[in-house]
Amino acid sequence: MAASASRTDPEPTQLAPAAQTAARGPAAAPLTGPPGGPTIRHEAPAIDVAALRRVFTLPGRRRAAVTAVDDVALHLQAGSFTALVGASGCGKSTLLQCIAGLDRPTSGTVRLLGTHTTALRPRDAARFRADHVGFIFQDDNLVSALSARDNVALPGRLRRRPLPRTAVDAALERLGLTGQARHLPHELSGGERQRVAIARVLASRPALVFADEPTAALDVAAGAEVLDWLVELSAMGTTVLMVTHDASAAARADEVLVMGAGRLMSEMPGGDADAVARAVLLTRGAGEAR
Ligand SMILES: Nc1ncnc2c1ncn2[C@@H]1O[C@H](COP(=O)(O)OP(=O)(O)OP(=O)(O)O)[C@@H](O)[C@H]1O
Repeated sequence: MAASASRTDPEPTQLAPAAQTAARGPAAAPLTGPPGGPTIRHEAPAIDVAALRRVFTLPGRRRAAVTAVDDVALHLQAGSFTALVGASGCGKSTLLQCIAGLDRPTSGTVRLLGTHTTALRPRDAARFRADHVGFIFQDDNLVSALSARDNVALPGRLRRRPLPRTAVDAALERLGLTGQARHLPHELSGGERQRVAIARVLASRPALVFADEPTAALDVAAGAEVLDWLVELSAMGTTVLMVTHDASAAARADEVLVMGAGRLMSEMPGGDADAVARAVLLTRGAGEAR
């Protein structure tokens, strides 16, 4: 795992405002790649972000601009599981979306697996995401017209390299979804839909997984199961970045980054939900993104 601080020291470390850098120590280069496909070794930081800013302007209201992400730098090693926490409106989802390539930052750079993704043309960025990135969101994870099995197989279609049927079936089985393989998303419970999203990641083995509030719509048991899988995915070499407002969920990560007013304010090891909750409270003075 890639945590730079000891698990026995749960107190947050204040980040120097000028640096705003969460650095991870070296981690063994994990092995990832589609089942049966070539093995890929990732030596560069899996996620490398520099001077990232995202300013939202409303048409005709330039004075009302909101700086949702303000000069963020971040270096996450392959195979790390990192949680991003902070008060509502502080910019967590915007940061995740900019890093994942679902939103375009106003300035700054993102390198994923050594590729300067913020410099890619939209078509190349979409191809990069199809090849290397998995998403697990609070909802809207699945294509509503596709069965659970076809949703799990979807990354192969997007990559134009179909996943082996055995890999799809094995992932469904591991998530306890064999009996629901032909169900459409609306025929599944919320927990089952999240498990399909996880089965999709398991079958396609992207190097990076971005999760935004993956447990928010679930009961405690189903949420704990999703977190167990995120821990397991990172143990298999997948780099996981998760946004959550839930201190207990964040504490399951190796490392917790605390955001306030668009900036990274502190970092701390996972493991202690109370310490995470206290660290978020300390950012309250910083308020929402400005
Ligand atoms: N498309 C948009 N247009 C204008 N402002 C936006 C847009 N998206 C987000 N914002 C603003 O950017 C700021 C950060 O929003 P963001 O959703 O990233 O926060 P968050 O920390 O994820 O919040 P929450 O925990 O409540 O989901 C907020 O002030 C929000 O109103």
